[in-house]
Amino acid sequence: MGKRVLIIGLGLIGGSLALTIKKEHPDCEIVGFDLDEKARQLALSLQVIDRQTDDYKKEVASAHLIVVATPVQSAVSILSEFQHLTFQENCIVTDVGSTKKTIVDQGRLLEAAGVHFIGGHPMAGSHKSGVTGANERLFENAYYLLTPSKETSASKVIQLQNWLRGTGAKFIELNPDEHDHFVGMVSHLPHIIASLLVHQTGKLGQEFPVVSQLAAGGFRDITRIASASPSMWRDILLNNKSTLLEMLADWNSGMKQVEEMLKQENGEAIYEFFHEAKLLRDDLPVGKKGALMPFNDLYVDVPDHPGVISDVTGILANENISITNIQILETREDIMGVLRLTFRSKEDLTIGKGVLEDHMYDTYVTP
Ligand SMILES: NC(=O)C1=CN([C@@H]2O[C@H](COP(=O)(O)OP(=O)(O)OC[C@H]3O[C@@H](n4cnc5c(N)ncnc54)[C@H](O)[C@@H]3O)[C@@H](O)[C@H]2O)C=CC1
Ligand SMILES: O=C(O)C(=O)Cc1ccc(O)cc1
Repeated sequence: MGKRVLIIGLGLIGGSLALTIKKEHPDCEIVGFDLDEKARQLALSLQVIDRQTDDYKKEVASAHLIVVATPVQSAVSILSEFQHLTFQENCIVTDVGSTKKTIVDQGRLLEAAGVHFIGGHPMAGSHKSGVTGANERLFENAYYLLTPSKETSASKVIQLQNWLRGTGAKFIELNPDEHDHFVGMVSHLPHIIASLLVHQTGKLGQEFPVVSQLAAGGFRDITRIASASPSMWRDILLNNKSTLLEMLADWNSGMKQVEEMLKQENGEAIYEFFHEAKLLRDDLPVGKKGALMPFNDLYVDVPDHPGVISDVTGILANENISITNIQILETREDIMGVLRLTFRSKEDLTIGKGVLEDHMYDTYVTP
């Protein structure tokens, strides 16, 4: 048996990392702990882990890599518990939390005990939670943010990247403040906005049920993230409080400006508002890896008849092109309109686009 990896928190991210680590390091033993016994049993029966434990403290001393993959607040508590435990000399501890400052502050306290703590955040995931959604390809093409401290040796960062190379992600180093600022902007603030939009629509929908039926297409697209785990997002907000308060103040003042333009029926200013946003949005690095568009997405217009999805996937399979995700975007609830296919690479996307067009499908890559 090779090295031992301990994963604490066997949900979507912990489970997916367990699978990617095992794929690249088949000789290692993956030991899993979760507060929820059912999650532990499920992870074992799905072969996401090799062995489960109901006491992670007993396992820490023999682990070469420890991944804390719980919601952020629990991660801070677990790292605080770690201060009282004994570790292997060269053990690397990392986490996957969506915020970094509070976790890294706690993690750094372990350095005195000789533990190498490197904060981590894979910038890919889903609104789904739990180990049943675990997928060894979840992180392919995504950014994986690492927040080593100045004292962390480069060799430890490389060792961690080596453990995680099966993710197929691109590693980027940031300091924890930068991390929380940037990710606050592209992920945390949008999450609040999406959820508030759902609330506001829900209120109207209670009075007029037809509103919920109308809320398809674009509305569903931009509010998908509001279906994510509430406890996970509660922790994220509480751990990025000051950044988000500043961003919310900016947001409120921006909304006030829009309100003023409208009150004054200032068509020119309203046009400029949308025009500038369009230019900025169109200029985003489409198709490149990023938080907003982390994948290589191709949109395919599909007619409403049975078997069309297997036709599309069959055409791609014949060319040996794998897709990492397929989603039906409903323009109307009862009519299938567009398929969003996510490819592993830009090259696969280009070939896939070509073969689908050869079969008379209309395809496009969004701006
Ligand atoms: N869901 C996503 O898309 C992404 C989530 N993250 C971060 O990854 C972390 C985990 O998120 P998910 O896997 O999505 O959540 P999840 O809800 O799928 O899994 C979390 C697991 O942690 C367990 N847990 C909670 N407290 C625990 C404790 N004290 N000790 C042991 N286990 C505990 C839960 O029982 C659950 O099984 C969070 O910190 C989140 O911010 C990062 C990137 C993407
Ligand atoms: O579902 C999505 O699009 C996400 O954006 C998932 C996600 C959630 C939290 C993160 O910290 C990173 C990624």
